[in-house]
Amino acid sequence: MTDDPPLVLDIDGTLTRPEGWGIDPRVFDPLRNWDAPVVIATGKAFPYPVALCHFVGIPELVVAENGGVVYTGDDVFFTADRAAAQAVLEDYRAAGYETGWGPENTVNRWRETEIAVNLDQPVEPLREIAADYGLEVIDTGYAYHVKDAAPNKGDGLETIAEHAGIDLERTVAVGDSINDVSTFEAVGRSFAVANADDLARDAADEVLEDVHADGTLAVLERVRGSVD
Ligand SMILES: O=C(O)COP(=O)(O)O
Ligand SMILES: [Mg+2]
Repeated sequence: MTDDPPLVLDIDGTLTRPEGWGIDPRVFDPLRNWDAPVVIATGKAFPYPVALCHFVGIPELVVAENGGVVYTGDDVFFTADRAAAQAVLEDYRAAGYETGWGPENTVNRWRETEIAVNLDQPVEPLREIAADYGLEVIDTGYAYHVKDAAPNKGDGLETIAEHAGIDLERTVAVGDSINDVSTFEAVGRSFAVANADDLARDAADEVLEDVHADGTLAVLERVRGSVD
């Protein structure tokens, strides 16, 4: 008798359509029917992965904001606060720059522990200002994130695993970028989609042939029912 392994999935670059944007609808049914916990671990703000779980129809097990916000289904943990990142943003604005999302943006509106900046904005001044505040800037391929170096998805996943009784050795992760490296290190089997950046590729046990959701769907096919 074999079971489905627990899953940890990134959103952008991993559940996205092959052209890179929007959730690929083909992932909905396999995730809904998955016979083990599915953790969504993302750099996006908290409401996004919660809504994704809600609409897919799976329990809400969520690492948001690159580990800054963790939801075990019972408790919410905040592992950083937004104050320093907000101060970086204010200095960045004072230097004549903007987040690049528009004035009433939904990208940062509910973000509680970090700030995201559009990739079309200048990153060097952002990095310099962030360094003055002891923060880092990571590039996920979808946004620059101004964040405390400490929180990461892997630690958030460990918190969820402890609360939900997930065996991380049996867990399979799929991701595409720098913010998935800590996830890959925390689980038994890790896969980088073909569009992944070099850091994710190097950290993964295997680099897939297919991009975005095509890669992830290939993993789901492969690992379904694969653990004793
Ligand atoms: O928020 C981002 O920049 C990327 O989000 P992801 O971690 O789901 O890929
Ligand atoms: Mg990603």
